Formats: sequence, C-alpha cells, structure tokens
Amino acid sequence: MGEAPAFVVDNLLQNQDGFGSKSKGCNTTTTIGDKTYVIGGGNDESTLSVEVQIFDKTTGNCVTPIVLGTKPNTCKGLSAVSLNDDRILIVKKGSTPDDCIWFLEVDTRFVREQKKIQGTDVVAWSKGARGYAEKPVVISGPSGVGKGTLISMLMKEFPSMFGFSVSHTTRAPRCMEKDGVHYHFTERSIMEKEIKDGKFLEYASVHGNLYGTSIEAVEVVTDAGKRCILDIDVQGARSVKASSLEAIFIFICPPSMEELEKRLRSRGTETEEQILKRLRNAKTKMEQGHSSGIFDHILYNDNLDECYESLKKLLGLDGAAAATQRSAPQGIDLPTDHSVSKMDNKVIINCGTPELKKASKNLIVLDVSSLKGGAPGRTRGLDVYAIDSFSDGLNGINQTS
Ligand SMILES: Nc1ncnc2c1ncn2[C@@H]1O[C@H](COP(=O)(O)OP(=O)(O)OP(=O)(O)O)[C@@H](O)[C@H]1O
Ligand SMILES: Nc1nc2c(ncn2[C@@H]2O[C@H](COP(=O)(O)O)[C@@H](O)[C@H]2O)c(=O)[nH]1
Repeated sequence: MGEAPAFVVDNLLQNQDGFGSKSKGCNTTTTIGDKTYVIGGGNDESTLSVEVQIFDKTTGNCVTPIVLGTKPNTCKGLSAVSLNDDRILIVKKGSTPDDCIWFLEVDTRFVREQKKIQGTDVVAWSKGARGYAEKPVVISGPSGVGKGTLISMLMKEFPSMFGFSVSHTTRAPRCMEKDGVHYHFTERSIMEKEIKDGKFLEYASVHGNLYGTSIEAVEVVTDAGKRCILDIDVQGARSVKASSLEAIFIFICPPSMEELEKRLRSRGTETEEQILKRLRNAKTKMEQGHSSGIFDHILYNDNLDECYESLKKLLGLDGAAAATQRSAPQGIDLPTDHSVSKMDNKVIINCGTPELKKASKNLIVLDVSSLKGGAPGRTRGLDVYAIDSFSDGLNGINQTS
C-alpha cells in the first residue's frame, strides 16, 4: 500500500469523459465507484507490461491486488473501457488478432468470492474470444469401465469436432503414455502450487494420486473450435458442476463388478495392489454416479459398439450434423493505432488515421451484450463486425483513449 502516484490523481481530476477511462503515457486508468484501476506499466519505450494497481479514493491509498488468471503478454499500449461496473475491457495495441481483447474482472461473482477467500483486493484476467463454445462433455465412471476407450473412438471418428482436455496427474506414466498427450505428468509440489495459484478448474485425489483439469487444458481445446471432452472422476465432475463451466455430464457403468475386474486385469497396467484399490473405489463411485444428481445421462458399457452408438446419439452425432466440419473462431485484426469508446452494449474501436477514416468500414464494433464464461477461463460471446462511421452516422462517438 502507498500514496497514489501523481498521474493517477491527475487523471482522477481530469476524468470527465463519461466512460471512466483515460490513457496517459504507458498506463490507462479506469474509475469504477471509489476505485481507480491503473493498468499498464512501462518496460521500455516500445513495450508495456500489463500490471494492475488500485487507487482507493476513500483511503487515498494505492494497493497492488492479487491478480488471478493468465495475465496478458506485453504490448505496445492499451485502451480500456468499463463494462457494467464489474469488469474492464482492454484492447491491446500491437497484438496478434487472437490476443487483442482482454477483460480485467474487478467485481464479478468470481472476483467477489476470491476477495472473501483471500481477504484482500483481487482482480482477475480473462481473454476475450469470439462466438460461443459448445458445452464440454464430462465423462466419469469407475476405473476400467471403458471411458478412455469410448473417448478414443469419438476422437478418431470426429477429429475436427472433439479435443481432449489433457489433465495433470502426479501418478507415474504407463509405458505407452506420452507427457502432454495423455496427461501432463507432474510433481505433487508443483501441482499443489499451481492449484493454489488458481490455475485449476478442478482437482481431486484419486486412487492415491492427485489429478486435475487446468483451466488452460479446457480453453486451448475450445479456442481451437473443438468441443472439449473431460475424462475425470466423480469428485472432479462435482467441482465442474459447481463451476461456471456449463457442461454435459455422462456417467459410464459396467455391466457388473465382475466384468469391471476382468477389464481392469486384462488391461494389465496396474499392480495387484492398485487393482484392488481401484475396485474398492469403484463401489463408491457407482453409488455416487447414480445418486449424486450430477449426471445428465447414464450409459451402460456392456457391448462396446452399442455403448458407443448411444454416446454418439446423446451428443447429437447420429445425423447429418455429424459431418459438419468445425473451424476455430477467427481473431480480430486491429491496427496498432486505434481508439476505443462505448455506446450501450457496444464497444467501438476506431481504427482510423485521418486517411483511413475516409475509407469505408473504419470502425470495428464489439457487441458485448451476450458475454459468457469469464475469469478464470475465457470470456466468450464477443460479436465483432466492421462498420462505416459515415454511413452509420457514428461520427459523434466520444473517444476515451
Ligand atoms: N465394452 C467393453 N467390453 C470389453 N472390454 C472393454 C469394453 N470397453 C472397454 N474395454 C476394455 O477395458 C479396459 C479398460 O478400458 P479403459 O482403459 O478405456 O477404461 P477407463 O474407464 O478409461 O479406465 P481408467 O479410469 O482406469 O482410466 C481396456 O482394456 C478396454 O479395451
Ligand atoms: N478429478 C479428476 N479426475 C481425473 C482427471 N484425470 C483423470 N481422472 C480420473 O482418474 C481416474 C484414474 O485415471 P488413470 O488414468 O490413472 O486410470 C479415472 O477415473 C479418471 O477419470 C482429472 O483431471 N481430474
């Protein structure tokens, strides 16, 4: 904590543009209620590291908050505009199309919960993404029931449609397993630190090892325009159900405990001790699967092909739609020189040097009326289109930075 830097006070006094944001030098300041968020900070003359400080008008102090989520990389400058008084939309200058729109959440539900947990000021970053993602598919069931087998079949038949969420685990790799493909194999101390840093959507201790789904594991699949599949245990499914991620939850049952044991033994990947532990855990998992209220669908994996057909059917893959090819949503191509303003639920990015302003389609509109998700994952649902300021009569828009 400390006194407010002179430029913050200066900006507070000058801040009368109606949008609550100002740029000065390498920083942008955005005022929401009694707090002014100072975002940015000079690295050198050409790049900017994206740091956050909060000036509290009521105390006259500046605090450095706990910053959650993945922080934006350095950039050549940024513009900011406050949305709904709970988050700040940041447009990075000189960034790649998939990396130019970010959100700093300052008072969303997630941030308010984190403030209670941490007992101090918290803000959280979230990268903006165009369009919506199809609901991820969470698949759970006892060890050896055939979850991995069914997921492999789905990924093989629909490679452009599905992507696997690569979990982290502290268990040792099996002989055919590759790091980064089947799991991110990791040390317990490293994983515990990353869990503490808020990098995981869920985690659980399963059969004596730590397993977890990082936020990034789900987001990279979705960013690629694919539907994410998670193979996680029932505790993990419960955590995902309680999170902001809207998913479909499927529980896979074996035809009998005897058959489950046969499959586990014939897979030959566990020691006798591990097999017995997994079988003991299977009984509890079966009860939870049926009674927890987490799962939308229960499938019996007796005959593999029949179970696979049922899985495809409930994912809507039994008709013509199954043949549809997916492509990743495109980023937004912005010139380095631009300014940002806001009108209702639309953020207007003016891409205009005076010459460019004369050309058509010199404004990019970000429609932020239907945002979904948010920190600690992506903020999705951005609708982006270009318009011509002259023909659309938007010449009088106020500029904020
Ligand atoms: N319907 C089925 N009939 C017979 N064998 C099956 C069937 N489904 C899967 N199997 C076999 O059962 C074994 C366990 O399957 P799989 O590894 O997919 O289980 P899993 O649920 O992913 O287990 P874990 O949770 O331990 O990773 C494999 O050898 C697989 O080939
Ligand atoms: N809660 C989570 N459970 C997970 C995750 N990844 C896998 N799993 C579950 O662990 C068991 C054992 O897996 P195995 O590869 O050692 O056989 C199985 O039930 C998986 O579903 C995770 O990220 N989170």
